[in-house]
Amino acid sequence: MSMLKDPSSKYRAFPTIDIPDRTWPSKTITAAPIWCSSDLRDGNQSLIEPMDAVKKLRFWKTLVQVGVKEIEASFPAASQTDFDFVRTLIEDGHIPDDTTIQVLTQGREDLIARTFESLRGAKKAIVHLYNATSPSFRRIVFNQDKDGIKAIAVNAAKLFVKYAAQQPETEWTFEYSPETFSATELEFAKEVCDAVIEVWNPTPEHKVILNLPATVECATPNIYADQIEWFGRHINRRDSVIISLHTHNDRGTGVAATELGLMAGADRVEGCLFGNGERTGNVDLVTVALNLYTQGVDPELDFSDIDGVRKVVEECNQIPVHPRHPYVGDLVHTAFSGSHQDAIRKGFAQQQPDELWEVPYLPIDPADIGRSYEAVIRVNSQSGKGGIAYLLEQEYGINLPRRMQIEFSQVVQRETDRLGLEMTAQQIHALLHSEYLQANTPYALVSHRLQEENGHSAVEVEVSSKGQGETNLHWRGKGNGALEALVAGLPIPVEIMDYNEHAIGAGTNAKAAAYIELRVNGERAVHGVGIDENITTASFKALFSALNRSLSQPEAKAA
Ligand SMILES: CC(=O)SCCNC(=O)CCNC(=O)[C@H](O)C(C)(C)COP(=O)(O)OP(=O)(O)OC[C@H]1O[C@@H](n2cnc3c(N)ncnc32)[C@H](O)[C@@H]1OP(=O)(O)O
Ligand SMILES: CC(C)C(=O)C(=O)O
Repeated sequence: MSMLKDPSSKYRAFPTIDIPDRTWPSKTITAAPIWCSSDLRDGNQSLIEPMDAVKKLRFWKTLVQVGVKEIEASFPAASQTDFDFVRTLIEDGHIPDDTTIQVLTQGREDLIARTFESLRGAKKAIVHLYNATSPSFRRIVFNQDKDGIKAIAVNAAKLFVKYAAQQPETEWTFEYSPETFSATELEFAKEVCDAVIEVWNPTPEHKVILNLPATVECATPNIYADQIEWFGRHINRRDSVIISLHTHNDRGTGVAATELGLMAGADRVEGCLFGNGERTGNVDLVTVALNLYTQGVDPELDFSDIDGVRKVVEECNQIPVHPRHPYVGDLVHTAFSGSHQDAIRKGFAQQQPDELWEVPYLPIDPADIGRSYEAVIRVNSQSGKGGIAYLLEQEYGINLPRRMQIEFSQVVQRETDRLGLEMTAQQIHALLHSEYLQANTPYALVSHRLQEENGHSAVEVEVSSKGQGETNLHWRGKGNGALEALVAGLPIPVEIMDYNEHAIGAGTNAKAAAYIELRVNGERAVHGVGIDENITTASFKALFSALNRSLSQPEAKAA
């Protein structure tokens, strides 16, 4: 418990950046950035149990499959596992020609030497140097002034040149991160970066990467965007520099900061799949990529089997992806609430395959990321008729008429309230059966005979009555059509309010479904359903279903 009256007085607002002619707010992102996955380094270092070699290789292969072309594979000087993993990738030929391995090191010579050693024999590699530059890190961690911090970077940069020269068979790219960039005075960040690139001497043909981390996210994303725009305008040799973003999610705005940073002119994004990483995680590369996709920009990463990617990531990280995680969470292509279900069902019905995606509540077509429509709609006590109707239609070919949807949704609602659980399509179908298709008391239809002549029908039905013991009754009636004849033969006054029928399936397995809305004894109209190979039988069953349901309801008068 804080001793301060107002604990918020421990903190202060992040200062704004003086850049009144900022251009990023009116920019849009029109092309995919260079992607770099830091899962096997930043992600891995944050795990309770870091990945072993088998998991790392599985993860690496997944990243390659997804199409990430720059992959930070390890911090080779940190551990034998990390060092050996780099060796395995190189010696066993796991690095495709279009993919570049990246590794990270501090600016200490022993670590740099070991880092270059790990890369011996690589065709090409990115070696990534970092040291923190912000005032608090200068004071707390390094106990150095600005010159001391710059000297760490410059000396290490020189060592990079020296060790790289000893392995000329490799095509080297150098990357420098002023760690804690977003908390560093912009002029000083530029000063250190300018000094580093002075040593590395990049050209437009052979650029260096300057990676500008929000190591700890400490301001709103617009501030980060201002910092990136300012940096891009002021850094020396901009045409020889790739500006890279590396955001974390401490304030929950890593994706926003990255997107605004791209609008502010950055070329490259480092992050982790589904946002793994220290504390609240690195920026989620998948979300940034699929956000581009939903804006009509090809992200150049393949998430067409997003669940397959998630499985690998979850098993390697041993951290589950949250069910509400953008795009990939178990629940994100699911609608429980009634009005959402209704809108989604209508959207699917109207969506044309080659037209712009417009299904309400679904920012992306689930099929584009390997998800199926069946999982889209789920039913619980918040659900309405739309979702129920959709599931019956998709799973069982049962197309409930609109008014019956309303009635049946109340039946489902009672059941979900009773269970307190979600209902599957199978359970809903079983409920439809027990409520409508097994509604055979007090009168069960045993058989019927139908004669039709000149548009006139004569019907005789045999009915088993459970009213006073089990007796078999015979009812006869005539009318213009089978149903009218049956109604005429009933000893109870009924009125058909609505009737619908359709086929379920096709060919020899096809069945007929009939739906009737019936008013019995002048009471409230209720629905009945009949399903049979024969359409007349289906319609008779539907009528008996409605009759029995009406007579079984407390307010209905006995016949
Ligand atoms: C934001 C990030 O994610 S940065 C990456 C962080 N990742 C990791 O640290 C994971 C791997 N790291 C490790 O396993 C270890 O830190 C090692 C093996 C690299 C080094 O371990 P150690 O030698 O015990 O040193 P440690 O990391 O504690 O650093 C302590 C010293 O390095 C200095 N140092 C820290 N960072 C840097 C740097 N980037 N460049 C140069 N020196 C540095 C510190 O000032 C400190 O110096 P001091 O001992 O004189 O006070
Ligand atoms: C090493 C740097 C890029 C880092 O991981 C960070 O600042 O978060």
